[in-house]
Amino acid sequence: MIYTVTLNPSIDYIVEVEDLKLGDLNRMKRDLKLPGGKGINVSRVLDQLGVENTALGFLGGFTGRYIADKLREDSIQSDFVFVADDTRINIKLKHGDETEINGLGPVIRDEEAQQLLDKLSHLQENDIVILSGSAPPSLGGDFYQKLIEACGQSGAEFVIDTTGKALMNALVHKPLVVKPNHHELAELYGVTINSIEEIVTYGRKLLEEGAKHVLISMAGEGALLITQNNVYRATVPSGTVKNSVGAGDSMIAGFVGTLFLTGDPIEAFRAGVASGSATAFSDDLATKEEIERLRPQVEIVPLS
Ligand SMILES: Nc1ncnc2c1ncn2[C@@H]1O[C@H](COP(=O)(O)OP(=O)(O)OP(=O)(O)O)[C@@H](O)[C@H]1O
Ligand SMILES: O=P(O)(O)OC[C@@]1(O)O[C@H](CO)[C@@H](O)[C@@H]1O
Repeated sequence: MIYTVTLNPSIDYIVEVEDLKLGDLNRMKRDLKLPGGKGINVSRVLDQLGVENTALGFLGGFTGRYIADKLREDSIQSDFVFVADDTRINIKLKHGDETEINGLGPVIRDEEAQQLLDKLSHLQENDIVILSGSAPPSLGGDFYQKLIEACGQSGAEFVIDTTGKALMNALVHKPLVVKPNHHELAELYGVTINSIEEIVTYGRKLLEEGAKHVLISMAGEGALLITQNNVYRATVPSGTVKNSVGAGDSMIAGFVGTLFLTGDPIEAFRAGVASGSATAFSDDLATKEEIERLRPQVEIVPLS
């Protein structure tokens, strides 16, 4: 079974305005509310791909109930810990450009945090746990470490999609997949990256430090897969970008879901890129139909 963990879910409130005027009244041209948070997005795309999974994490208040209802309506399995405080609302403002304002998230009490750890004590050896997104500040910086230790105790694999120290500290525990984009990769090592060769150099460092598969996404410029033996580059299909929110999460869903089903990293890479692009070309997340339409357009070539 695949589990996703979203420590800090959100209602993504997508607001479109014709021409943003700061310090003035703006009227919305269009708005849309979506259940969000990185792990929840991964669960929704896994579901489209027909990969059984359960979404875990913290939900609270009226916003948390909204997300739980939406997931139930779409028959997405979930087993959240319900907390006293409200789940955040993240604003995604489309005004020609995309501006995002993400909330801090609710206060998570110690006993609520423990309830999530208890859920992970039932993991089994061939389970995969996908840990995605930011943690609410009240959880403390080491909460991902506790989750990773819980995975380790049962022999389950884990995937981690976060940034900074939490990601670097996870590497020694051998994550199945990490997926920084090329900007995040440069930030992780405190460098400026100017070429594909440099991306490969720093991507390989993540592998040397413990990751089993390194995916580097480069938005419309394609993606790289770095494994112990090879480096592959994928082209992305062409299309009109409608929404890049959740493109990275969709890529993780496509990659991990396909790796889980087939054990084939190249097919997983193809599915990951197709799923990311299918989301980029849609208002909401990728649908099965759009992923299948794009899958044959993804070309993969070995670089070494
Ligand atoms: N302009 C684009 N054209 C085609 N595909 C795209 C485009 N932007 C994103 N994608 C698809 O989505 C994948 C992930 O994109 P990106 O590199 O933007 O990840 P990310 O920064 O983690 O995304 P986000 O944080 O917005 O979810 C890409 O590998 C690609 O498949
Ligand atoms: O604040 P975080 O946890 O880093 O990111 C949260 C978020 O921006 O990520 C998802 C897209 O990847 C959105 O659904 C959500 O609003």
